[in-house]
Amino acid sequence: MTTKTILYVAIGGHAVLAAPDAALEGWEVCRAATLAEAGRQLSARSFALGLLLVEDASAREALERFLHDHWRTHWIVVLPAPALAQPLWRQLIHDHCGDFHTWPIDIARLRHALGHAHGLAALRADHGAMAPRSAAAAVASLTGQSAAIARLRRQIVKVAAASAPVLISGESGSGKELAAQAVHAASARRAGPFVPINCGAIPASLIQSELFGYERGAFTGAARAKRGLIESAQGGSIFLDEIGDLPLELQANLLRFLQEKTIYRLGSTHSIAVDVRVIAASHVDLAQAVGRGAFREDLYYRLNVLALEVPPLRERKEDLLPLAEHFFHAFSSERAPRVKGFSSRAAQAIRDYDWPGNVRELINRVRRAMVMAEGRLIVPQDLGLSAARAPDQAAQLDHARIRAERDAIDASLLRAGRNITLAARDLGVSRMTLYRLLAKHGIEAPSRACYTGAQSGAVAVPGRVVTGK
Ligand SMILES: Nc1ncnc2c1ncn2[C@@H]1O[C@H](COP(=O)(O)OP(=O)(O)OP(=O)(O)O)[C@@H](O)[C@H]1O
Repeated sequence: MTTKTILYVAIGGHAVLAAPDAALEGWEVCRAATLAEAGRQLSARSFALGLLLVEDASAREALERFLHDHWRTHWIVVLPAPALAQPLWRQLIHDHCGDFHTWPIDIARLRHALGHAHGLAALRADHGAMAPRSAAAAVASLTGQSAAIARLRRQIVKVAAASAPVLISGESGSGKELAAQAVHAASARRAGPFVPINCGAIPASLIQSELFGYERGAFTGAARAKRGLIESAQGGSIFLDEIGDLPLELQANLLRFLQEKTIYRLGSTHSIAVDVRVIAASHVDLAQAVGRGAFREDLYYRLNVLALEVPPLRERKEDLLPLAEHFFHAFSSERAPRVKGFSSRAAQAIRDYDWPGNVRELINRVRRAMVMAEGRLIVPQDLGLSAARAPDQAAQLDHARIRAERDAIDASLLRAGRNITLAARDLGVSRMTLYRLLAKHGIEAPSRACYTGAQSGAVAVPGRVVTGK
Protein backbone atom coordinates (compact mmCIF):
# COMPACT_ATOMS: atom_id res chain seq x y z
CA MET A 1 0.00 0.00 0.00
CA THR A 2 1.33 3.46 -0.83
CA THR A 3 2.01 5.87 2.04
CA LYS A 4 -0.42 8.75 2.08
CA THR A 5 1.66 11.89 2.56
CA ILE A 6 0.36 15.37 3.15
CA LEU A 7 1.81 18.80 3.82
CA TYR A 8 -0.15 20.24 6.73
CA VAL A 9 0.10 24.02 6.95
CA ALA A 10 -1.61 25.65 9.94
CA ILE A 11 -1.25 29.41 10.07
CA GLY A 12 -2.62 31.01 13.24
CA GLY A 13 -2.37 29.72 16.83
CA HIS A 14 -5.89 28.37 17.36
CA ALA A 15 -5.82 26.44 14.16
CA VAL A 16 -2.74 24.60 15.35
CA LEU A 17 -4.38 23.81 18.69
CA ALA A 18 -7.57 22.60 17.03
CA ALA A 19 -5.62 20.48 14.54
CA PRO A 20 -7.89 17.83 13.01
CA ASP A 21 -5.53 14.99 13.85
CA ALA A 22 -8.40 12.50 13.82
CA ALA A 23 -8.89 13.16 10.11
CA LEU A 24 -5.21 12.41 9.45
CA GLU A 25 -4.91 9.01 11.09
CA GLY A 26 -2.83 6.75 8.83
CA TRP A 27 -1.23 9.68 6.99
CA GLU A 28 2.41 10.69 6.98
CA VAL A 29 2.05 14.33 8.01
CA CYS A 30 4.72 17.01 7.41
CA ARG A 31 3.85 20.14 9.38
CA ALA A 32 4.53 23.82 8.76
CA ALA A 33 3.35 26.69 10.97
CA THR A 34 4.03 29.52 8.48
CA LEU A 35 3.80 29.95 4.73
CA ALA A 36 7.55 30.57 4.58
CA GLU A 37 8.22 27.24 6.29
CA ALA A 38 5.75 25.50 3.96
CA GLY A 39 7.53 27.11 0.99
CA ARG A 40 10.87 25.73 2.24
CA GLN A 41 9.41 22.23 2.56
CA LEU A 42 7.91 22.45 -0.93
CA SER A 43 11.21 23.50 -2.44
CA ALA A 44 12.90 20.49 -0.80
CA ARG A 45 10.31 17.91 -1.94
CA SER A 46 7.03 17.86 -3.79
CA PHE A 47 3.68 17.18 -2.12
CA ALA A 48 0.73 16.05 -4.19
CA LEU A 49 -1.63 17.09 -1.42
CA GLY A 50 -1.70 20.00 1.03
CA LEU A 51 -4.08 20.85 3.86
CA LEU A 52 -4.13 24.53 4.70
CA LEU A 53 -5.73 25.73 7.94
CA VAL A 54 -6.39 29.45 7.98
CA GLU A 55 -7.47 31.11 11.21
CA ASP A 56 -7.44 34.70 10.07
CA ALA A 57 -9.08 35.97 6.87
CA SER A 58 -6.66 38.92 6.70
CA ALA A 59 -3.90 36.62 5.40
CA ARG A 60 -5.49 36.44 1.94
CA GLU A 61 -2.89 38.32 -0.12
CA ALA A 62 0.09 36.38 1.24
CA LEU A 63 -1.86 33.17 0.79
CA GLU A 64 -2.72 34.00 -2.81
CA ARG A 65 0.96 34.53 -3.64
CA PHE A 66 1.86 31.29 -1.91
CA LEU A 67 -0.80 29.26 -3.73
CA HIS A 68 0.10 30.91 -7.03
CA ASP A 69 3.71 29.79 -6.57
CA HIS A 70 2.78 26.26 -5.43
CA TRP A 71 0.05 25.32 -7.89
CA ARG A 72 1.42 21.82 -8.39
CA THR A 73 0.07 20.79 -4.99
CA HIS A 74 -3.64 20.00 -4.67
CA TRP A 75 -4.78 22.25 -1.81
CA ILE A 76 -7.67 21.71 0.57
CA VAL A 77 -8.28 24.80 2.66
CA VAL A 78 -10.09 25.22 5.98
CA LEU A 79 -11.07 28.84 6.58
CA PRO A 80 -13.35 31.06 8.68
CA ALA A 81 -16.92 30.96 7.30
CA PRO A 82 -17.20 34.79 6.96
CA ALA A 83 -14.36 34.73 4.38
CA LEU A 84 -16.77 32.99 2.00
CA ALA A 85 -18.81 36.19 1.80
CA GLN A 86 -15.81 38.04 0.35
CA PRO A 87 -15.47 37.96 -3.47
CA LEU A 88 -11.65 37.93 -3.33
CA TRP A 89 -11.65 34.90 -1.03
CA ARG A 90 -14.16 33.13 -3.26
CA GLN A 91 -11.94 33.89 -6.28
CA LEU A 92 -8.88 32.53 -4.44
CA ILE A 93 -10.66 29.27 -3.61
CA HIS A 94 -11.96 28.95 -7.16
CA ASP A 95 -8.55 29.60 -8.75
CA HIS A 96 -6.24 27.71 -6.41
CA CYS A 97 -8.01 25.16 -4.22
CA GLY A 98 -9.38 21.72 -4.89
CA ASP A 99 -11.81 21.84 -1.97
CA PHE A 100 -12.68 24.01 1.03
CA HIS A 101 -14.11 23.54 4.53
CA THR A 102 -15.06 26.03 7.24
CA TRP A 103 -14.46 26.05 10.98
CA PRO A 104 -15.44 24.12 13.04
CA ILE A 105 -14.13 21.15 11.14
CA ASP A 106 -16.45 18.27 10.30
CA ILE A 107 -13.86 15.51 10.78
CA ALA A 108 -15.75 12.83 8.85
CA ARG A 109 -16.23 15.12 5.84
CA LEU A 110 -12.62 16.23 5.87
CA ARG A 111 -11.37 12.64 6.14
CA HIS A 112 -13.51 11.75 3.12
CA ALA A 113 -12.25 14.79 1.12
CA LEU A 114 -8.62 13.94 1.89
CA GLY A 115 -9.04 10.32 0.80
CA HIS A 116 -10.75 11.39 -2.40
CA ALA A 117 -8.05 13.96 -3.21
CA HIS A 118 -5.33 11.39 -2.49
CA GLY A 119 -6.92 8.98 -4.98
CA LEU A 120 -7.05 11.63 -7.68
CA ALA A 121 -3.46 12.72 -6.96
CA ALA A 122 -2.29 9.12 -7.38
CA LEU A 123 -4.06 8.95 -10.74
CA ARG A 124 -2.39 12.17 -11.86
CA ALA A 125 1.01 10.87 -10.78
CA ASP A 126 0.40 7.75 -12.88
CA HIS A 127 0.00 10.00 -15.88
CA GLY A 128 3.17 11.87 -15.01
CA ALA A 129 1.27 15.14 -15.21
CA MET A 130 3.20 17.68 -13.21
CA ALA A 131 0.86 20.23 -14.67
CA PRO A 132 -1.64 22.70 -13.30
CA ARG A 133 -4.61 21.09 -11.58
CA SER A 134 -7.04 23.11 -13.63
CA ALA A 135 -7.22 25.57 -16.48
CA ALA A 136 -7.86 28.28 -13.90
CA ALA A 137 -4.57 27.47 -12.16
CA ALA A 138 -2.74 27.51 -15.51
CA VAL A 139 -3.92 31.02 -16.39
CA ALA A 140 -3.29 32.32 -12.88
CA SER A 141 0.35 32.81 -13.94
CA LEU A 142 -0.89 35.90 -15.82
CA THR A 143 -0.91 38.45 -13.02
CA GLY A 144 -3.22 41.43 -13.38
CA GLN A 145 -6.56 42.81 -12.30
CA SER A 146 -7.59 44.77 -15.41
CA ALA A 147 -10.66 43.82 -17.40
CA ALA A 148 -8.32 43.21 -20.37
CA ILE A 149 -6.19 40.63 -18.59
CA ALA A 150 -9.27 38.95 -17.08
CA ARG A 151 -10.69 38.67 -20.60
CA LEU A 152 -7.40 37.27 -21.88
CA ARG A 153 -7.43 34.61 -19.12
CA ARG A 154 -10.98 33.60 -20.12
CA GLN A 155 -10.03 33.46 -23.80
CA ILE A 156 -6.99 31.29 -23.02
CA VAL A 157 -9.15 28.76 -21.17
CA LYS A 158 -11.49 28.54 -24.22
CA VAL A 159 -8.64 28.33 -26.72
CA ALA A 160 -6.88 25.65 -24.63
CA ALA A 161 -9.89 23.38 -24.92
CA ALA A 162 -9.72 23.45 -28.74
CA SER A 163 -6.98 21.90 -30.85
CA ALA A 164 -6.56 24.34 -33.74
CA PRO A 165 -3.46 26.56 -34.11
CA VAL A 166 -3.33 29.77 -32.07
CA LEU A 167 -1.94 33.13 -33.16
CA ILE A 168 -0.97 35.55 -30.41
CA SER A 169 -0.33 39.18 -31.20
CA GLY A 170 1.02 41.88 -28.93
CA GLU A 171 3.93 44.22 -28.46
CA SER A 172 7.35 43.01 -27.45
CA GLY A 173 7.55 42.09 -23.75
CA SER A 174 3.77 42.19 -23.23
CA GLY A 175 3.47 38.52 -22.25
CA LYS A 176 2.86 36.58 -25.48
CA GLU A 177 5.10 33.68 -24.48
CA LEU A 178 3.53 33.53 -21.03
CA ALA A 179 0.09 33.42 -22.69
CA ALA A 180 1.31 30.61 -24.97
CA GLN A 181 2.59 28.66 -21.94
CA ALA A 182 -0.78 29.14 -20.29
CA VAL A 183 -2.60 27.82 -23.39
CA HIS A 184 -0.39 24.73 -23.28
CA ALA A 185 -0.67 24.26 -19.51
CA ALA A 186 -4.46 24.60 -19.60
CA SER A 187 -4.81 22.16 -22.50
CA ALA A 188 -5.09 18.39 -22.61
CA ARG A 189 -1.48 18.38 -23.88
CA ARG A 190 -0.09 19.75 -20.64
CA ALA A 191 1.75 16.56 -19.76
CA GLY A 192 3.61 16.84 -23.08
CA PRO A 193 6.49 19.21 -23.85
CA PHE A 194 6.18 22.94 -24.50
CA VAL A 195 8.94 23.85 -26.96
CA PRO A 196 9.54 27.59 -27.48
CA ILE A 197 11.46 28.79 -30.54
CA ASN A 198 12.31 32.35 -31.47
CA CYS A 199 12.21 32.29 -35.27
CA GLY A 200 13.96 35.67 -35.41
CA ALA A 201 16.93 34.46 -33.36
CA ILE A 202 17.91 31.40 -35.43
CA PRO A 203 20.07 32.17 -38.49
CA ALA A 204 18.14 31.61 -41.74
CA SER A 205 20.69 28.98 -42.82
CA LEU A 206 19.98 26.83 -39.73
CA ILE A 207 16.29 27.25 -39.20
CA GLN A 208 15.19 24.49 -41.59
CA SER A 209 17.37 21.86 -39.91
CA GLU A 210 16.54 23.15 -36.42
CA LEU A 211 12.80 22.93 -37.00
CA PHE A 212 12.56 19.83 -39.14
CA GLY A 213 15.75 17.94 -38.21
CA TYR A 214 18.04 16.10 -40.62
CA GLU A 215 19.27 12.66 -41.60
CA ARG A 216 22.87 11.51 -41.41
CA GLY A 217 24.81 12.82 -44.40
CA ALA A 218 22.11 15.38 -45.32
CA PHE A 219 24.86 18.00 -45.54
CA THR A 220 28.57 18.24 -44.88
CA GLY A 221 29.08 17.81 -41.15
CA ALA A 222 25.80 15.92 -40.55
CA ALA A 223 27.59 12.94 -39.02
CA ARG A 224 24.46 11.77 -37.18
CA ALA A 225 20.73 12.12 -37.73
CA LYS A 226 19.04 14.70 -35.53
CA ARG A 227 15.44 15.25 -34.50
CA GLY A 228 14.07 18.72 -35.20
CA LEU A 229 12.34 20.93 -32.67
CA ILE A 230 8.90 20.15 -34.11
CA GLU A 231 9.49 16.43 -33.58
CA SER A 232 10.78 17.06 -30.07
CA ALA A 233 7.43 18.66 -29.20
CA GLN A 234 5.61 15.36 -29.98
CA GLY A 235 2.41 15.18 -27.90
CA GLY A 236 2.80 18.78 -26.76
CA SER A 237 2.87 22.30 -28.17
CA ILE A 238 5.43 24.25 -30.15
CA PHE A 239 5.63 28.00 -29.66
CA LEU A 240 6.88 29.82 -32.75
CA ASP A 241 7.73 33.32 -31.56
CA GLU A 242 8.32 36.07 -34.14
CA ILE A 243 6.74 33.89 -36.81
CA GLY A 244 6.87 36.91 -39.16
CA ASP A 245 10.65 36.42 -39.34
CA LEU A 246 10.34 32.94 -40.85
CA PRO A 247 11.83 32.93 -44.38
CA LEU A 248 9.21 32.48 -47.13
CA GLU A 249 10.44 29.04 -48.24
CA LEU A 250 10.16 27.74 -44.68
CA GLN A 251 6.68 29.18 -44.42
CA ALA A 252 5.73 26.73 -47.20
CA ASN A 253 7.18 23.81 -45.19
CA LEU A 254 5.35 24.92 -42.07
CA LEU A 255 2.11 25.18 -44.00
CA ARG A 256 2.59 21.63 -45.27
CA PHE A 257 3.15 20.45 -41.71
CA LEU A 258 -0.01 22.22 -40.51
CA GLN A 259 -2.06 20.67 -43.30
CA GLU A 260 -0.67 17.15 -43.27
CA LYS A 261 0.60 16.77 -39.69
CA THR A 262 3.75 15.15 -41.04
CA ILE A 263 7.29 16.42 -41.50
CA TYR A 264 10.27 15.45 -43.62
CA ARG A 265 13.72 15.64 -42.10
CA LEU A 266 16.31 17.32 -44.30
CA GLY A 267 17.82 14.70 -46.60
CA SER A 268 14.94 12.23 -46.14
CA THR A 269 12.00 11.20 -48.28
CA HIS A 270 10.19 9.47 -45.42
CA SER A 271 7.42 11.44 -43.78
CA ILE A 272 7.15 11.34 -39.99
CA ALA A 273 3.75 11.81 -38.33
CA VAL A 274 3.90 14.45 -35.62
CA ASP A 275 1.13 15.33 -33.18
CA VAL A 276 2.01 18.87 -32.13
CA ARG A 277 -0.14 21.94 -31.60
CA VAL A 278 1.28 25.12 -33.09
CA ILE A 279 1.05 28.34 -31.13
CA ALA A 280 2.56 31.26 -33.04
CA ALA A 281 3.20 34.84 -32.02
CA SER A 282 4.16 38.05 -33.68
CA HIS A 283 4.71 41.61 -32.59
CA VAL A 284 4.27 42.87 -36.17
CA ASP A 285 0.84 42.94 -37.78
CA LEU A 286 0.86 39.79 -39.90
CA ALA A 287 -2.12 40.96 -41.97
CA GLN A 288 0.04 43.90 -43.07
CA ALA A 289 2.97 41.58 -43.72
CA VAL A 290 0.65 39.55 -45.99
CA GLY A 291 -0.25 42.79 -47.80
CA ARG A 292 3.49 43.52 -48.34
CA GLY A 293 4.10 39.99 -49.64
CA ALA A 294 6.39 39.20 -46.70
CA PHE A 295 4.11 36.53 -45.24
CA ARG A 296 2.13 33.82 -47.03
CA GLU A 297 -1.57 34.51 -46.98
CA ASP A 298 -2.49 30.80 -46.84
CA LEU A 299 -0.22 30.28 -43.81
CA TYR A 300 -1.65 33.37 -42.16
CA TYR A 301 -5.19 31.98 -42.39
CA ARG A 302 -4.04 28.54 -41.22
CA LEU A 303 -2.44 30.03 -38.13
CA ASN A 304 -5.06 32.63 -37.40
CA VAL A 305 -7.81 30.17 -36.50
CA LEU A 306 -7.85 31.21 -32.86
CA ALA A 307 -6.54 34.72 -32.31
CA LEU A 308 -5.44 36.11 -28.95
CA GLU A 309 -4.23 39.62 -28.37
CA VAL A 310 -2.12 40.64 -25.39
CA PRO A 311 -2.74 44.34 -24.80
CA PRO A 312 0.23 46.64 -24.09
CA LEU A 313 0.74 47.63 -20.46
CA ARG A 314 -0.12 51.29 -21.07
CA GLU A 315 -3.65 50.17 -21.98
CA ARG A 316 -4.12 48.30 -18.71
CA LYS A 317 -2.80 50.67 -16.08
CA GLU A 318 -4.68 48.82 -13.31
CA ASP A 319 -2.20 45.98 -13.76
CA LEU A 320 0.90 48.11 -13.16
CA LEU A 321 1.03 48.12 -9.37
CA PRO A 322 -0.10 44.49 -8.88
CA LEU A 323 2.60 43.45 -11.36
CA ALA A 324 5.26 45.62 -9.70
CA GLU A 325 4.32 44.11 -6.30
CA HIS A 326 4.32 40.63 -7.80
CA PHE A 327 7.87 41.02 -9.15
CA PHE A 328 9.00 42.67 -5.91
CA HIS A 329 8.03 39.45 -4.11
CA ALA A 330 9.16 37.11 -6.87
CA PHE A 331 12.68 38.55 -6.76
CA SER A 332 12.75 39.20 -3.00
CA SER A 333 15.89 37.12 -2.56
CA GLU A 334 17.78 39.71 -4.65
CA ARG A 335 16.68 42.80 -2.73
CA ALA A 336 18.72 44.64 -0.17
CA PRO A 337 17.14 43.61 3.20
CA ARG A 338 16.29 47.20 4.16
CA VAL A 339 14.07 47.68 1.08
CA LYS A 340 10.48 47.09 2.15
CA GLY A 341 8.40 48.24 -0.82
CA PHE A 342 7.40 51.14 -3.08
CA SER A 343 6.96 54.74 -1.95
CA SER A 344 3.74 56.46 -3.05
CA ARG A 345 5.84 58.66 -5.39
CA ALA A 346 7.28 55.54 -7.01
CA ALA A 347 3.76 54.10 -7.40
CA GLN A 348 2.67 57.34 -9.06
CA ALA A 349 5.72 57.35 -11.38
CA ILE A 350 4.95 53.75 -12.36
CA ARG A 351 1.38 54.75 -13.22
CA ASP A 352 2.49 57.83 -15.20
CA TYR A 353 5.09 56.10 -17.35
CA ASP A 354 4.11 54.64 -20.74
CA TRP A 355 6.10 51.33 -20.55
CA PRO A 356 7.18 50.96 -24.19
CA GLY A 357 9.03 47.73 -23.22
CA ASN A 358 5.90 46.44 -21.44
CA VAL A 359 6.13 43.82 -18.65
CA ARG A 360 9.75 42.93 -19.45
CA GLU A 361 10.76 46.55 -18.87
CA LEU A 362 8.77 46.65 -15.64
CA ILE A 363 10.57 43.54 -14.37
CA ASN A 364 13.98 45.03 -15.20
CA ARG A 365 13.24 48.36 -13.56
CA VAL A 366 11.82 46.75 -10.40
CA ARG A 367 14.80 44.38 -10.06
CA ARG A 368 17.23 47.24 -10.54
CA ALA A 369 15.39 49.37 -7.96
CA MET A 370 15.40 46.53 -5.41
CA VAL A 371 19.19 46.44 -5.59
CA MET A 372 19.90 50.14 -5.99
CA ALA A 373 17.43 51.70 -3.50
CA GLU A 374 19.16 53.48 -0.66
CA GLY A 375 16.19 53.99 1.61
CA ARG A 376 13.52 51.67 3.02
CA LEU A 377 11.16 52.47 0.18
CA ILE A 378 11.84 52.54 -3.56
CA VAL A 379 11.64 56.06 -5.01
CA PRO A 380 11.10 57.01 -8.70
CA GLN A 381 14.84 57.56 -9.26
CA ASP A 382 15.60 53.95 -8.19
CA LEU A 383 13.33 52.83 -11.01
CA GLY A 384 15.08 55.17 -13.43
CA LEU A 385 11.83 57.13 -13.73
CA SER A 386 11.61 60.85 -13.17
CA ALA A 387 9.43 61.92 -10.24
CA ALA A 388 5.74 62.12 -10.99
CA ARG A 389 4.68 65.05 -13.09
CA ALA A 390 2.56 67.73 -11.48
CA PRO A 391 -0.96 66.31 -11.63
CA ASP A 392 -2.41 69.13 -13.77
CA GLN A 393 0.38 68.76 -16.34
CA ALA A 394 -0.13 64.99 -16.43
CA ALA A 395 -3.87 65.41 -16.81
CA GLN A 396 -3.41 67.87 -19.69
CA LEU A 397 -1.06 65.49 -21.47
CA ASP A 398 -3.45 62.55 -21.00
CA HIS A 399 -6.32 64.65 -22.27
CA ALA A 400 -4.36 65.70 -25.38
CA ARG A 401 -3.28 62.10 -26.02
CA ILE A 402 -6.83 60.76 -25.75
CA ARG A 403 -8.20 63.48 -28.05
CA ALA A 404 -5.49 62.86 -30.66
CA GLU A 405 -6.21 59.10 -30.56
CA ARG A 406 -9.95 59.63 -30.95
CA ASP A 407 -9.49 62.13 -33.80
CA ALA A 408 -7.18 59.73 -35.65
CA ILE A 409 -9.72 56.88 -35.30
CA ASP A 410 -12.62 59.07 -36.47
CA ALA A 411 -10.62 60.28 -39.47
CA SER A 412 -9.57 56.74 -40.43
CA LEU A 413 -13.09 55.36 -40.18
CA LEU A 414 -14.29 58.19 -42.39
CA ARG A 415 -11.56 57.58 -44.96
CA ALA A 416 -12.21 53.84 -44.90
CA GLY A 417 -15.96 54.21 -45.37
CA ARG A 418 -16.40 52.68 -41.85
CA ASN A 419 -14.77 49.45 -42.96
CA ILE A 420 -12.98 48.07 -39.89
CA THR A 421 -10.34 46.13 -41.81
CA LEU A 422 -9.35 49.13 -43.93
CA ALA A 423 -9.42 51.54 -40.99
CA ALA A 424 -7.25 49.20 -38.89
CA ARG A 425 -4.77 48.91 -41.76
CA ASP A 426 -4.80 52.68 -42.17
CA LEU A 427 -4.02 53.15 -38.47
CA GLY A 428 -1.36 50.42 -38.45
CA VAL A 429 -3.11 48.35 -35.75
CA SER A 430 -4.86 44.98 -35.76
CA ARG A 431 -8.61 44.79 -36.05
CA MET A 432 -8.87 43.56 -32.45
CA THR A 433 -6.91 46.60 -31.26
CA LEU A 434 -9.21 48.86 -33.24
CA TYR A 435 -12.28 47.24 -31.69
CA ARG A 436 -10.78 47.82 -28.26
CA LEU A 437 -10.04 51.43 -29.09
CA LEU A 438 -13.61 51.93 -30.32
CA ALA A 439 -14.92 50.58 -27.02
CA LYS A 440 -12.45 52.74 -25.05
CA HIS A 441 -13.59 55.93 -26.80
CA GLY A 442 -17.27 54.99 -26.86
CA ILE A 443 -17.33 55.07 -30.67
CA GLU A 444 -20.02 52.83 -32.12
CA ALA A 445 -18.51 49.95 -34.08
CA PRO A 446 -19.56 49.68 -37.72
CA SER A 447 -22.43 47.23 -38.10
CA ARG A 448 -20.35 44.28 -39.41
CA ALA A 449 -18.90 43.56 -35.97
CA CYS A 450 -17.15 40.35 -36.96
CA TYR A 451 -14.95 39.06 -39.68
CA THR A 452 -14.46 35.65 -41.15
CA GLY A 453 -11.09 33.95 -41.29
CA ALA A 454 -11.26 32.88 -44.96
CA GLN A 455 -9.85 29.33 -44.99
CA SER A 456 -10.61 28.24 -41.49
CA GLY A 457 -14.15 29.44 -41.19
CA ALA A 458 -13.16 30.92 -37.84
CA VAL A 459 -14.91 33.97 -36.54
CA ALA A 460 -13.24 36.41 -34.18
CA VAL A 461 -15.50 38.72 -32.26
CA PRO A 462 -14.09 41.32 -29.92
CA GLY A 463 -13.78 39.88 -26.44
CA ARG A 464 -14.65 36.37 -27.60
CA VAL A 465 -12.92 33.60 -29.46
CA VAL A 466 -15.07 31.27 -31.45
CA THR A 467 -13.81 28.30 -33.43
CA GLY A 468 -15.29 27.50 -36.78
CA LYS A 469 -15.35 24.05 -38.24
N1 LIG B 1 0.67 39.18 -16.80
C1 LIG B 1 1.89 38.80 -16.42
N2 LIG B 1 2.09 38.33 -15.18
C2 LIG B 1 3.32 37.95 -14.76
N3 LIG B 1 4.42 38.01 -15.53
C3 LIG B 1 4.29 38.47 -16.79
C4 LIG B 1 3.02 38.87 -17.29
N4 LIG B 1 3.18 39.25 -18.58
C5 LIG B 1 4.49 39.08 -18.86
N5 LIG B 1 5.15 38.61 -17.79
C6 LIG B 1 6.60 38.34 -17.71
O1 LIG B 1 7.22 39.36 -18.50
C7 LIG B 1 8.31 38.84 -19.23
C8 LIG B 1 8.08 39.08 -20.72
O2 LIG B 1 6.97 38.30 -21.13
P1 LIG B 1 7.01 37.39 -22.46
O3 LIG B 1 8.38 36.84 -22.69
O4 LIG B 1 5.87 36.43 -22.38
O5 LIG B 1 6.71 38.53 -23.53
P2 LIG B 1 6.64 38.43 -25.11
O6 LIG B 1 5.46 39.26 -25.51
O7 LIG B 1 6.65 37.00 -25.53
O8 LIG B 1 7.99 39.15 -25.53
P3 LIG B 1 8.77 39.09 -26.94
O9 LIG B 1 7.79 39.56 -27.98
O10 LIG B 1 9.90 40.05 -26.76
O11 LIG B 1 9.20 37.67 -27.12
C9 LIG B 1 8.40 37.37 -18.88
O12 LIG B 1 9.33 37.23 -17.83
C10 LIG B 1 6.99 37.04 -18.39
O13 LIG B 1 7.01 35.95 -17.48
